[in-house]
Amino acid sequence: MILRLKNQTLGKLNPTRSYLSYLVLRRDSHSQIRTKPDHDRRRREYEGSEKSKKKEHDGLFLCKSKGQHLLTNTRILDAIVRSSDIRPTDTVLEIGPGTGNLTMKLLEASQNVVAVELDKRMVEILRKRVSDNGFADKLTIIQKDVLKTEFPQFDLVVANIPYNISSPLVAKLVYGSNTFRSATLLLQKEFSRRLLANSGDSDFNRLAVNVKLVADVKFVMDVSKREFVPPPKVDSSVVMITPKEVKPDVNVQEWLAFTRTCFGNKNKTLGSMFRQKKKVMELLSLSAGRNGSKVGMECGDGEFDTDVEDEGGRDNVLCMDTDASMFKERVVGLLRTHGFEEKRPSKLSHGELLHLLSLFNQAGIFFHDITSLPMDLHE
Ligand SMILES: C[S@@+](CC[C@H](N)C(=O)[O-])C[C@H]1O[C@@H](n2cnc3c(N)ncnc32)[C@H](O)[C@@H]1O
Repeated sequence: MILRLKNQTLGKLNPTRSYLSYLVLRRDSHSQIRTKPDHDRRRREYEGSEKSKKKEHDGLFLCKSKGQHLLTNTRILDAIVRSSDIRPTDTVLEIGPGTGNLTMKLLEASQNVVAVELDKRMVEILRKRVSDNGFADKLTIIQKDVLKTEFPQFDLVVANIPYNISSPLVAKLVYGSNTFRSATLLLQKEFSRRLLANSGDSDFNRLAVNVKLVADVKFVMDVSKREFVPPPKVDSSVVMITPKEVKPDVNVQEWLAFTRTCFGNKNKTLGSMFRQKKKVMELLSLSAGRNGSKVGMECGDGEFDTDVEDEGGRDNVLCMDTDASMFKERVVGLLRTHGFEEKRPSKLSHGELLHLLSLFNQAGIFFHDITSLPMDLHE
């Protein structure tokens, strides 16, 4: 039975792809994949065989570095689609469709699906599967790295994404230029817990503060690692991210750099964080660059030693020391005057953080290095 179906589905594809196609076909038959003894035994036998090793070596096997863990439980796939609130008129963006287990369900529920997939082998399998099921007209496949893809217009995102790109991908969605209703994403459980943390919680963190500035995040369900083939090392969760209708008027790069500074050690008070010599020197140089001049004022004795070596020798070192010392007093003075010195970043609301950033900027103190571009949310 399986062999016959394999031949039907694979067509001209290399027969050494049999294990992958087995996974595809099991989904098409709408039976729930068995991860229990029978299936596990087949997989172990297959993976242990010379053929499998060769395939893995040739890059034809499911590839962990690309996060190729296929979700195989039909009940869970259905639950994801139900929770994602798809309307029949929607264009759904799917990131990493793989062999199409989720794609088939999305095609049934929506008007169109745009799927972005990096792996050419997956694209071939997906294209054939979708066309065999009469959905070819509804699917657009973009074979590309999603992080380098300019998205066409879409209404919703629904995806089981590769976990190694979770942070830049969520950043691209919530801070990108596309307008969409929501993104229902299957993520590593630990990542989703960090995303769900709220201001005031001890685990409130930079990822959550950045995403929640512009979106709401709702827990949908946990998914065990046993539901994937091959099983990843970690469990997963589904969350729904809904962009806020009204977003704060703030320079995004400045905000991200500010939260990187504040949440560098979220358990320290802001006062002790902004007294650190390294931090002061960093801010001094960024702010001086942005203001087009030095931020400090006069030379004199200072409390910092610096490693700066230039033609001016010791006099310049002293100058830098003094600049830094005066600059530190300005920063800490601002925190003190506005009641932030003894506060911890994880206990501050978005309103308070935005207020603090605007106080800094008004005082000519800036956080963003205009020479660096990458948008990262939590590193
Ligand atoms: C976790 S699998 C999900 C497969 C399928 N959606 C499922 O649920 O069974 C992730 C998929 O994303 C693809 N992928 C990995 N990195 C990618 C990238 N940077 N851009 C687009 N697709 C990527 C992988 O090839 C793989 O097919």
